[in-house]
Amino acid sequence: MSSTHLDNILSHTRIVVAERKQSANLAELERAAAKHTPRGFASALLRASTDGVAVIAELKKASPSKGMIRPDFDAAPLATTLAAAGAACLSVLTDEKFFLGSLDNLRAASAACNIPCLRKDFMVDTFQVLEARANHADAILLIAAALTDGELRTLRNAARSMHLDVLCEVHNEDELHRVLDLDCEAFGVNSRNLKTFEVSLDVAESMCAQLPGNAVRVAESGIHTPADIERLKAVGYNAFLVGESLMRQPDPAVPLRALLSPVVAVN
Ligand SMILES: O=P(O)(O)OC[C@@H](O)[C@@H](O)c1c[nH]c2ccccc12
Repeated sequence: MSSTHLDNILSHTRIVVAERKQSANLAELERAAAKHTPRGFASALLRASTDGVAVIAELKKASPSKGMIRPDFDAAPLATTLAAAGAACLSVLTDEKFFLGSLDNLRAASAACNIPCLRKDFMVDTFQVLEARANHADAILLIAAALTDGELRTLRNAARSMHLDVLCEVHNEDELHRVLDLDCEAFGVNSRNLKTFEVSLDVAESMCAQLPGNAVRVAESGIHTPADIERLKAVGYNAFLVGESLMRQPDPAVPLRALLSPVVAVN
């Protein structure tokens, strides 16, 4: 079998995480983690979705599928702007090689606003969960396609013991069945296939009804217009993860406000 984009990212991630873990000062990380009291990620999404649209605004400088997205990327002012424009939560890429993100960006974004922040990365080791909280994350992402059942459970439990919420991401029904009893605070359907990078909102649309009813349901990727949000809201999503369509604009508050305002019916 030829290796996919996801395989390449994961093999690189395993190497850099092992190196960081090797040279880390665990006591110092634990002290830093203890200083951050996690803000409820899932509860902020639910609150925002009851009287409006809950958007997780993503801070993403570049991606393997799109290349450079925002050359003049500065995490703290972006976080302030997006929170002020009405984002319910932020998602901050911390992968350095493929997304040009960093843990420094996460810390800066989290300090610059008071909405919950997701550490967006390829989590393969419980060490990264400690790192997440030490760098002021409130939630972590777990990608079903990247992890075995055992790894998913181990990382889920590590997040729980650190009081971080989990957004568990799936892309097809096989993955969904593997995570149904994982008891995560939020489940996301990624409309982008991480193996091929193809995007279709049909993926999120068709899978929502099968997500656990007691968790927050998040539609991820490929969301550009208020009509996209209407369509996904209509099938039952509570929240929407949006990156590129915000990051491409000089002032990302402008597209975010458009996504948050109700669609005006024309007929
Ligand atoms: O930029 P978009 O198409 O709005 O997508 C955002 C987000 O869903 C996407 O960045 C993403 C979803 N799952 C991921 C996993 C890893 C890295 C990135 C992602």
